[in-house]
This record gives sequence, structure tokens and C-alpha cells, in this order.
Amino acid sequence: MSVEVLVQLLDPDLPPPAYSHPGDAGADLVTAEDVTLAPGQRALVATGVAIALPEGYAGFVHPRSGLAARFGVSIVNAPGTVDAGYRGEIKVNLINLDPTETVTLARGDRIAQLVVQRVERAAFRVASALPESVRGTGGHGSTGGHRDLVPAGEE
Ligand SMILES: O=c1ccn([C@H]2C[C@H](O)[C@@H](COP(=O)(O)OP(=O)(O)OP(=O)(O)O)O2)c(=O)[nH]1
Ligand SMILES: [Mg+2]
Repeated sequence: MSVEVLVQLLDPDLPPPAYSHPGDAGADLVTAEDVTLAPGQRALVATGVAIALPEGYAGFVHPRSGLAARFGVSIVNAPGTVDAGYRGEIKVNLINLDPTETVTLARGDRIAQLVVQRVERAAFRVASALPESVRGTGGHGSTGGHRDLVPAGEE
């Protein structure tokens, strides 16, 4: 089962988003430019593609775990959200989280992966009270499991 997504190649020498294996959730996106990221540096990187997602779908721009594990490269706003109505170039806000090593990426390198998913559109209705639930208002660690973790400075 697949959903058809129209792709505009803004840079004809670069590939469209592509799945590397059957069953992959993410289609790889490449960088259209050579990029050098010093430790802590980020850059909004062009991918050379624009897409038209059908209504009821969105694209989510996820980091690649290999780049993260080997170089500490992630995405500032992970996962980035590509709206169905967006027709501009998909861009990736890369960041080098490695504390000491500069990272260089060459035009054409795979830098992120696009996950296309169905999304519901909510009808937000303001109410004076919400239905009860088992969790209630407990959040932000209310279920415990980290009592040994003490924030630095509070030892
Ligand atoms: O990683 C990303 C995230 C977003 N976009 C594009 C597609 C998306 O439809 C548009 C807007 O993204 P978002 O809604 O996350 O950003 P915003 O800061 O709310 O901008 P806007 O006011 O344009 O909605 O930017 C990308 O190309 N890459
Ligand atoms: Mg927005």
C-alpha cells in the first residue's frame, strides 16, 4: 500500500526522496549543498525537492540515526513537520551536537528521512470541564522511576 506524492526536483541532478529498503518508514533526503558544521553549529540545509502531499497527510523530517551515532548530527526541530499544503523546498535544520568535532557533509549526502503519515484534523471545542481519566492531571514524571536521578547542583 502506498500513497502517491508528487515530487518537484528543484535541482535535477539530485534524487527524489527514496526508501533504501522495502519496509523502511523513512525516505532519505539529501543535502543540495556542501555543509560544514562546527561543534554546536546549525544550518538550514536545502534538499532540492518540493512535494505535494494529499490532504490528510503530513511529512515528518526525522534525523538519521547513523549520522547521530557517528557524528552527533541531529535536527533542531526534530521531527520537522511538512504540511500538506506546503509547496516550497523541504529544508532540514541540521545541528552538530558533538562537543569537539567539526562535521562536513557533501552535496548529495543523505541527511534526514521523510516519514509520510496520515494525520487527523481535530475540531477543538472549548469545554468548562474535561471527562475524568485514570491519569488525571499527573504528568512530568508523576509515575516515578527516576528517584536516583538528582539534577546537578541539588546533590
Ligand atoms: O523541517 C522542516 C519543517 C518545516 N518545513 C516547511 C514545511 C512546513 O509546511 C513549513 C512550515 O513549518 P512549521 O509549521 O513547522 O513552521 P512555522 O515556524 O510554524 O512556520 P509557518 O508560520 O510558515 O507555519 O516549513 C521544512 O521544510 N522542513
Ligand atoms: Mg506552522
